[in-house]
Amino acid sequence: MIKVSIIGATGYAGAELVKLLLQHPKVTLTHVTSESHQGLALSEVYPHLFGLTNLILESLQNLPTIANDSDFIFIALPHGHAMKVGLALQDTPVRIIDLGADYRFNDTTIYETWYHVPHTHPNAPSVYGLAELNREAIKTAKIIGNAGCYTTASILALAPLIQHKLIDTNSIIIDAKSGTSGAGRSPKQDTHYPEFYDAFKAYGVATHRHTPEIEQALSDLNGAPLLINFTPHLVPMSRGILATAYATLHAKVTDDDVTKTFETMYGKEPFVRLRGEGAYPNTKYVRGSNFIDLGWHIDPRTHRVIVLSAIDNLVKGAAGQAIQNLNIACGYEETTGLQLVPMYP
Ligand SMILES: NC(=O)C1=CN([C@@H]2O[C@H](COP(=O)(O)OP(=O)(O)OC[C@H]3O[C@@H](n4cnc5c(N)ncnc54)[C@H](OP(=O)(O)O)[C@@H]3O)[C@@H](O)[C@H]2O)C=CC1
Ligand SMILES: CC(=O)N[C@@H](CCC(=O)OP(=O)(O)O)C(=O)O
Repeated sequence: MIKVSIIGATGYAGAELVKLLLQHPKVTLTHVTSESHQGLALSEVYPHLFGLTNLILESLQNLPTIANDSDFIFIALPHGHAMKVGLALQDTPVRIIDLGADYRFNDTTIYETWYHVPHTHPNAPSVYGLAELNREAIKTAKIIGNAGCYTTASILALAPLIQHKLIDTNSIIIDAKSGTSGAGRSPKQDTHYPEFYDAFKAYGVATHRHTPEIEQALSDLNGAPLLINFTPHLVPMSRGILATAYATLHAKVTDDDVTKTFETMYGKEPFVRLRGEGAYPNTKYVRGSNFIDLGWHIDPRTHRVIVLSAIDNLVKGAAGQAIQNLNIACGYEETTGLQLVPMYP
């Protein structure tokens, strides 16, 4: 058994981590933190956890004690805060999995440009936490920068096509739609019921902070920098992301070539479900699970490939992915604690 703690357990991502970690057979959850609810039982803040845990929310000021009592610390704070925790723990043996963006970038100046905050922990011993692409590095990393939600759906949709050089990398467009839990638990006008219910809108056009994260991962696979257009949308549902990625196929690339690249790259991946050519992944078929479902279509008129991917933003897009990374970092079977059948309907 290993001991793990969660910094920021009262957010949606933190609460999803609690739920999954309580069911993990090789983990004991030892500490959970919140600044605004310290001293309260976690189950008072989240009644769905009533009777399942007696943990009391502590302040982050207890970090030295928490670190002494943890092998791993998950951080589920808004961006800009995790790097303070990472710095404070740099000389301790505790390993960190950050669900936010602070440790996702190789070049912290890119983070500073898109997130508009100074990066106070450059050159950190961190790796990008997207298991399907970076498993070896995750095994021994001190800090794992868990991949983001839209980014996971987008990167995994396009990775095989880029790695196998089937598409024109100047032609990539990603259109993604998210449920409102992606915006976190704090009330905001955009996620206020009368604003989002029975409505559907784009936001962050050409400016969304997931753009450089997708570009970083796809450029690494491409072996040269590439740029994309990424447009997120808010959908009136609580969880789920559906991403639709478009790219022009190189001349002479066939349907079979496309299918083979997906099978070659993901054939043995436990959480990537290849629904196949012509399939329509749906957020409802992955809800509550760590799966990413992929389907692809080829338009013979435009010679474009259109890849559809569906994830649960709080599971494969956050807490499930973080536990997948924990399993890799601990040498456990990657599916430990994550054999989650999607909730349907
Ligand atoms: N929601 C999602 O789908 C996903 C979220 N993420 C990432 O996970 C992280 C958390 O997101 P999410 O759970 O949605 O956010 P929430 O807004 O739901 O929760 C934020 C958490 O951070 C704590 N917090 C807020 N401000 C501070 C502060 N100044 N100092 C210390 N603690 C603070 C809150 O604790 P309290 O107010 O109780 O003190 C709460 O526990 C973010 O970095 C986000 O980008 C990643 C992928 C998907
Ligand atoms: C619907 C919604 O608002 N989504 C958030 C992204 C989710 C998130 O928390 O971002 P990370 O995955 O980078 O951690 C947004 O657009 O900012």
